[in-house]
Amino acid sequence: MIHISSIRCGCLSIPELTIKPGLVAITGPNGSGKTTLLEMIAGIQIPIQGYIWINNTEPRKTTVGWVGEFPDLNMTFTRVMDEIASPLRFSFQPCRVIEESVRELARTMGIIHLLNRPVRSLSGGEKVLIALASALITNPEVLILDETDSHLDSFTLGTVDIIIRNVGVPHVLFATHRPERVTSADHVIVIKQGEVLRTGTPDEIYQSSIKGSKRFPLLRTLRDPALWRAVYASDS
Ligand SMILES: Nc1ncnc2c1ncn2[C@@H]1O[C@H](COP(=O)(O)OP(=O)(O)OP(=O)(O)O)[C@@H](O)[C@H]1O
Repeated sequence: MIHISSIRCGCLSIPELTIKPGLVAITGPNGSGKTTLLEMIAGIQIPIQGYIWINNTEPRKTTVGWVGEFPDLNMTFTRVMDEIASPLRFSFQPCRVIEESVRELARTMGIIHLLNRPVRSLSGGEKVLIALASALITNPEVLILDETDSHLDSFTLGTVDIIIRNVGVPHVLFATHRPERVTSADHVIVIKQGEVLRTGTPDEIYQSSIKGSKRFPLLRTLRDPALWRAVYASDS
């Protein structure tokens, strides 16, 4: 469980928020504070006020995997094998253990054929899978995908979804602008102008959006981008 209490950090202000384990979509207009929230949960930013606990532990004492919008910008090594292995190498684990761990994860993710390839020769989608593998190799408690889906086709996205559902990371948080991604989550957090506008399952957010409202009479599906535009535009 992730507990957030009385947080202030940059534009963001959150009095109280509990995030249950599962797949959690964080959505909202540009500049609303999604990345700021994720960076605080990852321990990259420290709030100027309030606290965050991840299973009763501070974020910086928790293992967090992070994949950003342009993951190849953070890739350091020439060979895919070395890129995925790097988090374990930096924690000084034995070479044999590292190699076995990388191969096992690569097999699970269906990317074993890429291990000896130069990183620069990979497609954008393949680079995302390698960044995801680097994030997963440490068995994180929390996996964060910050608009990682922005440039992926639906096939690669489907692969990413299957992987993250199968690897069993307790908390997966992803920031997204894509309605079909929001609806695939267990829970949704809608942020607007630095505040949490709504939380709930996709269906709860849909129901509360259409309930008693004449503004949504034609919206019949959670996947309708117009619904999410209207949610972003609403004040409550
Ligand atoms: N290091 C920083 N210094 C000053 N302001 C910042 C910093 N980082 C973010 N901000 C501001 O905080 C606000 C929220 O930014 P954030 O990146 O969290 O939004 P976002 O919801 O992730 O946006 P987007 O969907 O465009 O990626 C923005 O107005 C941004 O300019």
